[in-house]
Amino acid sequence: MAQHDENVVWHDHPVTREARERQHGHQGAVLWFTGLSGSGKSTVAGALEQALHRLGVSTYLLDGDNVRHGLCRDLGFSDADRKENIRRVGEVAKLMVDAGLVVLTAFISPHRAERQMVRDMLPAGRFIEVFVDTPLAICEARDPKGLYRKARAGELKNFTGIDAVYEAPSEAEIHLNGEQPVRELEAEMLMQLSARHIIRS
Ligand SMILES: Nc1ncnc2c1ncn2[C@@H]1O[C@H](COP(=O)(O)OS(=O)(=O)O)[C@@H](OP(=O)(O)O)[C@H]1O
Ligand SMILES: Nc1ncnc2c1ncn2[C@@H]1O[C@H](COP(=O)(O)OP(=O)(O)O)[C@@H](O)[C@H]1O
Repeated sequence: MAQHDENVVWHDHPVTREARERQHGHQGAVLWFTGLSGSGKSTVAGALEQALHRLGVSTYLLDGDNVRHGLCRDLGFSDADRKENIRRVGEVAKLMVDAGLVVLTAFISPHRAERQMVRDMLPAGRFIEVFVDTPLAICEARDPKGLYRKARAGELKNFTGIDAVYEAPSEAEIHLNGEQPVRELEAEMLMQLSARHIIRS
């Protein structure tokens, strides 16, 4: 891939992130949901976004399945493609945090190195890793899209948790037990966000 051109120079703009955050009435941050397919990332992030929206928080939800229909439609599930997927999403999330939004992302993001790469892109404290910790057996029993069944039958290769790795976070800021009811997980997230002064209590 082409590296950036040394003749391309960064511009600082007069309206800063701090000014935009004051206008929104809250900080910008990324809530980076990670977990196996079927762990509940989209469900919990979706419920939380609705709750935040009702509270007047400016949000945006970036979801793996949706992003792969557009921004990342050229990417598959090799390690290199997953890395590029997460890099692009990280850059988009970074811009949205600069715009003062609370960004929720729901990507498997199976590799520690890529999650660290996104953490390193963002200002300190603005990347909040949320591990949706649901055992593989539960995800496989849920199997809402029938993908585990296909992976077990050998019809789908490189499927996370079956024949592709998932590196669980060891120091996620927030560790959710994905077997708890969605309402409880949503309440826990709201509590954590107010404790971290992302939203007002
Ligand atoms: N091989 C393979 N492995 C894992 N997942 C697969 C695969 N093929 C398709 N899918 C579907 O794609 C969704 C995961 O996309 P992501 O962009 O989140 O993946 S990654 O972060 O780049 O690893 C994932 O969605 P979720 O179930 O919502 O996680 C699957 O529906
Ligand atoms: N906490 C939960 N308890 C029970 N079922 C859940 C929970 N979270 C999600 N589900 C269900 O599990 C399935 C997978 O959830 P989803 O949010 O699509 O996972 P992911 O985005 O991680 O692939 C869906 O059918 C959803 O309704």
